[in-house]
Amino acid sequence: EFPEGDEGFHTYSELTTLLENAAADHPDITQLSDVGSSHEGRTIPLMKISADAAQDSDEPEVLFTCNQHAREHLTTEMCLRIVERFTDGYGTDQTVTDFVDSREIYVIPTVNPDGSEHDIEGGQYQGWRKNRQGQGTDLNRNWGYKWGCCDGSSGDPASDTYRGESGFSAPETAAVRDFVNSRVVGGEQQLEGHIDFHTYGELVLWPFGHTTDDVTEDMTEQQAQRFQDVGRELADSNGYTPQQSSDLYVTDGDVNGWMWGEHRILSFTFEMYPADGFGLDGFYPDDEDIAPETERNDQAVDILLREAGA
Ligand SMILES: CC(C)C[C@H](NS(N)(=O)=O)C(=O)O
Ligand SMILES: [Zn+2]
Repeated sequence: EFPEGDEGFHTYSELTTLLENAAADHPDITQLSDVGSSHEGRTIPLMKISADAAQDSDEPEVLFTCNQHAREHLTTEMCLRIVERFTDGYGTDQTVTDFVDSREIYVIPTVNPDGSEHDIEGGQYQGWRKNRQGQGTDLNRNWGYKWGCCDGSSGDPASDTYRGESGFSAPETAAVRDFVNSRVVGGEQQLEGHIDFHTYGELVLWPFGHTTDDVTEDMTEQQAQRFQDVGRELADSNGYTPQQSSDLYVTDGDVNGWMWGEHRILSFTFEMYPADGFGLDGFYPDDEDIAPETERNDQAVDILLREAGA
């Protein structure tokens, strides 16, 4: 359970119930399924939001992933905000209605349910980051693009940035990989945009993380320019700071690298509220901060949905 005073955050069972209720309340525009299970056997839910959700329409697709890192609970609330806004707002909010009618929106509110549940064990925050395999794998170092290439992760199982024993050795990253791979239809990846939500630091980050080069064998100058242009527009909308991921620090095996490197999906990381300088406390904002700090990204979500159709 969450500590007293932080009941506004959703536990795994509470988020599961919220998703089931949203699907029941909006059967035509939602499809609730899963991408697989975690190491400890928890289902990793996948919510699809789109008009005629049961059909695979020929519309641009977008993915939002949250809670790769266990203690970053505000990100789970960010994904639940997207679910609620695009279901409850359908038919009344014109922007929401237009996107639900013209896009296929996929939301994974927790990629790391085991870690997230461990972090709140006994109603005390554990400061936990990784999954619960052995001493834990840092899921955001376990993706199979440039895995362990560039001193952007650790090979020490005790480290908080332990990359795992191989790319996708964690069942959680493997499950999301399998879902994204399954969206290659007729040889073409249907997903065009992705945001992976993290806390904290109030940053908009784009690939690559494994190198400080803007241009690589997998990123042309024009593509790098587009990331910068869209990244800056996203950051203008929420007041975060835009930068290439490696400008923060070098990472390898991160999700953005794989989404772009493997599938050319316009993939960003958002580091949410608070800004910086709070140490471990920065991962545990008050639940009064949930509404303002998730709604703060509504416009950015719309920008990404727009870009997916560009
Ligand atoms: C996406 C990278 C560059 C930043 C991220 N920071 S976090 N959310 O772990 O503090 C991470 O280290 O995975
Ligand atoms: Zn994180």
